[in-house]
Amino acid sequence: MGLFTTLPEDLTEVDVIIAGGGTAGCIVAARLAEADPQLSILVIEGGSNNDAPEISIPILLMANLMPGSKTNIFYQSKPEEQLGGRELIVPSGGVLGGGSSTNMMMYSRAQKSDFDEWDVPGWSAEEMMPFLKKIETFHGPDPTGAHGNDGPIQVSKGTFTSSRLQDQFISSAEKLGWPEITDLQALDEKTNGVQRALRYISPDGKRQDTASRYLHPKLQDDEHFPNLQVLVQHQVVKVLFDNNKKAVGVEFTPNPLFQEETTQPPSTQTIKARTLVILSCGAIGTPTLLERSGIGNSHLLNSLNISVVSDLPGVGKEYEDHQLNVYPYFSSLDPEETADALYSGRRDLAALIQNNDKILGWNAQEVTCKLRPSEEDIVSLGPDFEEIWNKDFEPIPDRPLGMMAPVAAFPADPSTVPIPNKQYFAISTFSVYPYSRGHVHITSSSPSSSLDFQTGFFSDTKKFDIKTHKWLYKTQREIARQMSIYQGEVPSGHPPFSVGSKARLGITVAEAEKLEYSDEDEMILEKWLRENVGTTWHSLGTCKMMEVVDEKLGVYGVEGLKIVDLSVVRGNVGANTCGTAMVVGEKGAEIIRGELGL
Ligand SMILES: Cc1cc2nc3c(=O)[nH]c(=O)nc-3n(C[C@H](O)[C@H](O)[C@H](O)COP(=O)(O)OP(=O)(O)OC[C@H]3O[C@@H](n4cnc5c(N)ncnc54)[C@H](O)[C@@H]3O)c2cc1C
Repeated sequence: MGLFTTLPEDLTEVDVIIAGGGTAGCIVAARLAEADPQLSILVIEGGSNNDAPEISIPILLMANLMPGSKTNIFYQSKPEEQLGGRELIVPSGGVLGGGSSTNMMMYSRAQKSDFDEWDVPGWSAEEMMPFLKKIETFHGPDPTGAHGNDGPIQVSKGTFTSSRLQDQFISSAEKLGWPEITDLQALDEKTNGVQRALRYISPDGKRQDTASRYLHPKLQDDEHFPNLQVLVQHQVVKVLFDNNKKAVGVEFTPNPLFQEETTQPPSTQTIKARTLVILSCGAIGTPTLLERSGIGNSHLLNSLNISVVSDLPGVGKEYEDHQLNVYPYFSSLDPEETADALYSGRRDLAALIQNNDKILGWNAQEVTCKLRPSEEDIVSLGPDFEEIWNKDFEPIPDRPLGMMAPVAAFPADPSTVPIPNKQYFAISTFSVYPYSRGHVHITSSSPSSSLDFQTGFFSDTKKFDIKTHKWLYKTQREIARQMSIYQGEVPSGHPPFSVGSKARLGITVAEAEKLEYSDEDEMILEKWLRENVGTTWHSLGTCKMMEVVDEKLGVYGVEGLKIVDLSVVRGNVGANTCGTAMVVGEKGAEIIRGELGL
């Protein structure tokens, strides 16, 4: 198998180098190898192979986020004043398969209007649909024929459902005005409802990451794909150019995370690319690699003594992420209906594995929601909100304001549960078209230097994002209160409303049909949101099409350099983002295949 932790000495030149073997990178590598098995391809991935149990066994997903995990990269922001001075940690896939190997496996697709609004030739929803289908073998309900039947990624319910949580959330949402929709992912303009969760999990319970599903089958087939090779545990430092600004190779170095501690400076190596260098390091890894290579804002590069190859001020400029808050509740669910017993050690993992227990093929998230507010709610959010809503949302009926998912577990470190031996549920909420922007830039030419990174969460001047989250908080709480498994809010995960408040914690529906929030409650809620908002791990848009790359994903101002990952998308998507990263991979591979005449 062509997977190495040290580059073979005789490998000094290949046709195509792919920097970053993440979600999109693995797809590009596999599709190009398929198009021409003679093409020599080297993927250089900063992380390890994706062979850890916390990757293949879906229910172990939280292990990838635990301190000390080596399967994610934990990018750290600078202190953010608007978030109470916090430095946010933004985990991002750091292993072969990238985010698809470490994520929560929630399946959702971008909305039709998302692709159309990008307004990039070749990337409309109609043109992207064949690629969306090509990704998947779909085991869910498909009333409109919008899904694929023979793609590498199996999409299914997995092997377990917490049915009471799912059913109660759905009927509660329905009572409040959001109906169950069979398929919210059909790009047929349906939105404003809830859908039983589908997952990037096969019917027999295996995570469907792009390394396992696209790349490994070819890597293991030396006979047919002898020229596809992967170097893991090495970071690409920079792209190398010739005098004509053509990308001709890369410089790379062992990832210190996987090296014995040493006082020696890390060694660097180079490898040449005859035809093309493709960057696929994700929305934080790619712009920073470009800047180290001399592509970015010339003022920044000059200040860091990096020779400018192409002056592109858009690099790293418009960082975007969905903004997340997760709210925990006490529940009357049984130990078999949540992941709490497993996470707290009350259920024996080894025994579950030995018995191939159905809980293993589950991600503990039960419903996908794409929600819009009612007319009354829009007015209640104030004139600034209403103005933006009327301009950017009202004319686009398939554009949700936020997404939600009920989670069958306490959503934090299990050692911090308020009552041991209890079962919890939580509702995760995130905004999908935020107006806040951050940035990500390098502070030196070394890949190990800290980044100048700001998420920018809740920094938009009209406070649209914080108002969206206020609405999400109130909405999810009303949904939770209507569920008969609800036994009150877990105080540590909710704003500290005062005991005399009409919005205080623990008020049942029998006591108040709808909660009322005073001005003081609104202030407490806003402060709490700023102090608690975090990443949804959906970074994107830092090397946008038509600003940094053209519609064929070629970097402006140089030759032989493409970007294929979520950094290229022009606007946000009403979805969890893995499906969009995959479709960028499929589309990018097709563009490159065409250009190379394969
Ligand atoms: C914890 C988590 C939970 C998520 N949950 C969901 C979910 O439930 N559903 C969903 O749809 N989406 C989810 N997402 C989002 C989704 O997985 C990502 O948006 C998507 O994987 C991004 O794909 P990408 O190809 O742009 O980048 P990535 O998949 O991040 O790939 C980038 C790759 O480049 C490598 N790399 C970085 N720098 C270098 C370098 N200098 N040299 C070499 N290699 C480098 C990284 O190790 C990584 O493998 C989640 C993400 C995370 C992290």
